[in-house]
Amino acid sequence: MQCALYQAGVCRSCQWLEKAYPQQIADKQRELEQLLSGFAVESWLPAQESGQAQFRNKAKMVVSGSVERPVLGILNRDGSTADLCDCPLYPSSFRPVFDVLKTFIARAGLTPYNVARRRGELKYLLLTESRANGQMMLRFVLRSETKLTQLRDALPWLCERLPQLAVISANIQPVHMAILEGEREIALTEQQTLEETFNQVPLFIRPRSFFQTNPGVASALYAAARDWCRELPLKSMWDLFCGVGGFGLHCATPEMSLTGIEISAEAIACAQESAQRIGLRHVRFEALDSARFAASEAGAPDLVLVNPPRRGIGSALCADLREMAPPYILYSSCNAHSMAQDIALLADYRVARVQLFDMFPHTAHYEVLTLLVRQGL
Ligand SMILES: C[S@@+](CC[C@H](N)C(=O)[O-])C[C@H]1O[C@@H](n2cnc3c(N)ncnc32)[C@H](O)[C@@H]1O
Ligand code: SF4
Repeated sequence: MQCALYQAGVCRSCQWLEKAYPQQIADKQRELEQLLSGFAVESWLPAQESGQAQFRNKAKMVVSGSVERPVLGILNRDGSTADLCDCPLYPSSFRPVFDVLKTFIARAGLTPYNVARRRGELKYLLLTESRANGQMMLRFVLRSETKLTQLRDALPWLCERLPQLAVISANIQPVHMAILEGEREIALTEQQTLEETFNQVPLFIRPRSFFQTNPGVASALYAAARDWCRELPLKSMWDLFCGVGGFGLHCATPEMSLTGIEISAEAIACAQESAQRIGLRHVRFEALDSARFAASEAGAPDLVLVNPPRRGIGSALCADLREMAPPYILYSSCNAHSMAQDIALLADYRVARVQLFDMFPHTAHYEVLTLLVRQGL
């Protein structure tokens, strides 16, 4: 893929951009095979490739420059900034939205936050698009509530020009840099949920819930998990680190019982909405810590699906899973290093099937789905 911003040295975020795409896949596959070389993997499925451009559904733009001429893009370590509105990873529908937003920032007087001087109000713009219906969610990350009235007063102008902005909110992030968003989210539109559909399964996105950023590959990942589950004799499953419920909602049949556990209450609300829409009856989604939940449960389901953050599931949850001994564990990971460490702790399981999903093209990162089966089954 060609990126003029990369070639001009403006953005180097995609470290593997100069590597041909088939080579990227081969290198990721080789690393994954090396990381799992200590286990007897029974079946390797071919890697699921991604579209090479326009595959993202989300932009996280640092806002810099001046109120009259805002820059939407990145802030480099040396303090310089770069406009990334033409980043080829975004769908073509994003560029016209960025253009209107630049004018809006000036009209509403939302002074970009200046990191060096610690002054200004607007830190980031977060834009997410539903591939199913083209609706978008826009979040303004502000240093404080100082400009909130100005923002509200100017919004009708924005909504008239960009009716696709179905969900708008302001996030208050008073901390200097470091973290992207704060605890306080202020709704600016009545609608606060974006509807997405993967493989005919309705999914919902709210401002503070995690959602996969590569919808094409995420759909393929959920579909693979569903297909693998259909081959197994399952009556019950847990979906740990479930986010908005994508895995569990794909894998559970109406007859099965599904328990989804996730730390974010916003994401759990999305998962509950989906379950209701689909008409699943034996479902429980709860906002809890996954390890604490597992430690407090007496019995294990037929299958435990885990999809943790980069750190993996950790030794405490591994120890609990080992003790509970569910027949099957389906592990979806965005960090094969931590997944390999966790699998080493799950010594009573054999590695039945592994597949790489190229969720993050042009970088060294990837997702991997692994089916573990209890020894003796
Ligand atoms: C990689 S995301 C996966 C989300 C979801 N499975 C999906 O497919 O979109 C990891 C999720 O784990 C959640 N999480 C982080 N720490 C957690 C914890 N201790 N207990 C439960 N969920 C946690 C995050 O909020 C995030 O939604
Ligand atoms: S993030 Fe976008 S602009 Fe930056 S190198 Fe990658 S494709 Fe180019």
